[in-house]
Amino acid sequence: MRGLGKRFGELAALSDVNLEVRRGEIVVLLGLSGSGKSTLLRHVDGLEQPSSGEISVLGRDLAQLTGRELRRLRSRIGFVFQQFELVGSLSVLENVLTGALAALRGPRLGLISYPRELKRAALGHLDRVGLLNAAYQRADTLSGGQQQRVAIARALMQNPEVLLADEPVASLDPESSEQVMTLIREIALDQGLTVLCSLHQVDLALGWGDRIVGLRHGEVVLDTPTDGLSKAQVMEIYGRVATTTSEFRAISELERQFAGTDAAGGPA
Ligand SMILES: Nc1ncnc2c1ncn2[C@@H]1O[C@H](COP(=O)(O)OP(=O)(O)OP(=O)(O)O)[C@@H](O)[C@H]1O
Repeated sequence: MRGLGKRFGELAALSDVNLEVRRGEIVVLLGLSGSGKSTLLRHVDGLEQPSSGEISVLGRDLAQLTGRELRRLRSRIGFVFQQFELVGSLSVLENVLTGALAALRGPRLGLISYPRELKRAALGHLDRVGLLNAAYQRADTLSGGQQQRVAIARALMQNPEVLLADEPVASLDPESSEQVMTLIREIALDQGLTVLCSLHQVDLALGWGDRIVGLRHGEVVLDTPTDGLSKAQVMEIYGRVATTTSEFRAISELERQFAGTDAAGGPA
């Protein structure tokens, strides 16, 4: 992205964003609600058009693509959402299969309408996310963490090269969050996926991403590898992405904790 800007009327949702993500990189977009994370991810998937600047994905300048070319490019990009976006009344397997719809012609009605090799692939992806046993269950009978794993399996049906995840664990409990984030990272490393994942929790971002890009009011205020970040730097990250009183309260609390354990500020 070069000089990427997006306005919604008077509001600048993104301002002069310059970002280059290398293939295979696992990047966290960190920022509070409203900082522009979703808007940025939607630009990468070609769902929004920039008000200014340029964006290229997988070597293609999005502004130059025809509708068909954009659809083809989007089929190489998987997207996982905060609310999973499954069809609750369908089976888990059928939800996963819908990930292949872009590659098929015409609508599909029921499991029987999908080619056998796709069903085999879908079952393979369900196995990968640890939910093979739930394949024929209705999606709305699963827990939140399980539903997000189904959504990941659905994204894998596209054989994506890029995986976008928009606050994938925001509605999950800490244990399920940990499982889902670990799974995304393992799959990304296995398959050499490039990942852009938005999060609002600094501690989760630090333990998970290779690199953190911090957004505040649509501007990049931080871009740093996570490797070897010190506690002092962690606190600085909080300071940069935080804007609300409750966030600053969280910072003071953490500072107190860190002061008790490591006043010199060793590795986090
Ligand atoms: N389609 C739209 N029309 C008008 N304003 C929008 C639109 N989409 C986003 N915005 C505004 O742009 C700003 C950035 O929103 P965005 O959803 O990208 O933030 P975010 O960091 O992803 O926050 P959240 O985690 O709450 O989704 C917000 O002020 C939001 O209200």
